[in-house]
Amino acid sequence: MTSLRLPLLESVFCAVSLGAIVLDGERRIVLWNTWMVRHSGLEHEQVLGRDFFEVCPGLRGGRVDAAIQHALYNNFPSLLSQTLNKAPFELFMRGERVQQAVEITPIAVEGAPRHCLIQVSDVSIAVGREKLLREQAMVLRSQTFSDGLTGIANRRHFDVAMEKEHRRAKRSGTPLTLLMIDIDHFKAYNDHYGHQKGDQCLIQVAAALAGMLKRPCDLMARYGGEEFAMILPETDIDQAMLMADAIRARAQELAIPHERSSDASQLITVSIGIATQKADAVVEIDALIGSADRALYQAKRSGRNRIATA
Ligand SMILES: Nc1nc2c(ncn2[C@@H]2O[C@H](COP(=O)(O)OP(=O)(O)OP(=O)(O)O)[C@@H](O)[C@H]2O)c(=O)[nH]1
Repeated sequence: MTSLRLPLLESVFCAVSLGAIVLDGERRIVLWNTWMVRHSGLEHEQVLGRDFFEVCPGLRGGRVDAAIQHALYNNFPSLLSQTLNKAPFELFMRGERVQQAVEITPIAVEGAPRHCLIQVSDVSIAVGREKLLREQAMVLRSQTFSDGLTGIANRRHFDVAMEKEHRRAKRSGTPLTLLMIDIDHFKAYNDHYGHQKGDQCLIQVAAALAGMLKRPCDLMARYGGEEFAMILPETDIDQAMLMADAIRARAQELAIPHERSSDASQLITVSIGIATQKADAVVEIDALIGSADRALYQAKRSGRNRIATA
């Protein structure tokens, strides 16, 4: 029975679908199972009896090395986290490197120095699933913060960014500008050209104006229907006027025909309201938005295609 048991154990050892290696006290390879042969390309006779680090030189001095020492000399088991040690062994499956979880366990051997067992499990599927979940989470996050029609930041994103920039301006004692930008006579545009053309117009204007922003802290958001909001941190009123002027010109440059516009050019135009919080006079966010809104209303009342300040 005992004589049968050893070959049986060896067959089991070779049949398991994970990598199994046994090292003796001198770190020589005593066992190297079939799974390891299959995925490393190294046959039993190429590895048995050889120093482990001659066979796997890339592992010398790393975490696997330290874990082997712990097992052999301190009788201490280790589980190498797959996040920190993505794929220490050079193992491949269908041309792809196998993602691995590695466990190193000390083994007491009667009449001989302690051995250790290295188990390598394939966690590629779990890693792939995790990657997919992370990517999906990123897509969902970006959808939560972007406007479905124009692809620029949505109102929720605007609210979050506004809070952040308002806090930053207060902390750093820098000015903060908010522009409210509204397409002129857009109801007439929709009525004349149809809702689909209206959508295209919104997409075109949003892309052109958002493309004018150069700094990562600047944000252009769709605030509502045909109204956009631009947050410009560290921007004083003079710089804000220059920006607003460039935006007004850019909208006209798009040369989107608008026959029903009362403007002489009969092109799509925008009106802009500016509110700037001075470095030394912090106001509440609602008050800043209210000021920009009132300025926008003023720009509309005084003829549209123009800029007004709060
Ligand atoms: N096509 C399209 N139209 C939209 C969308 N959101 C809002 N609108 C339209 O935008 C128009 C806004 O009209 P008003 O608020 O009356 O303003 P206006 O006609 O632009 O007039 P002024 O702002 O005073 O120049 C409405 O007709 C809305 O239906 C959208 O996503 N797509």
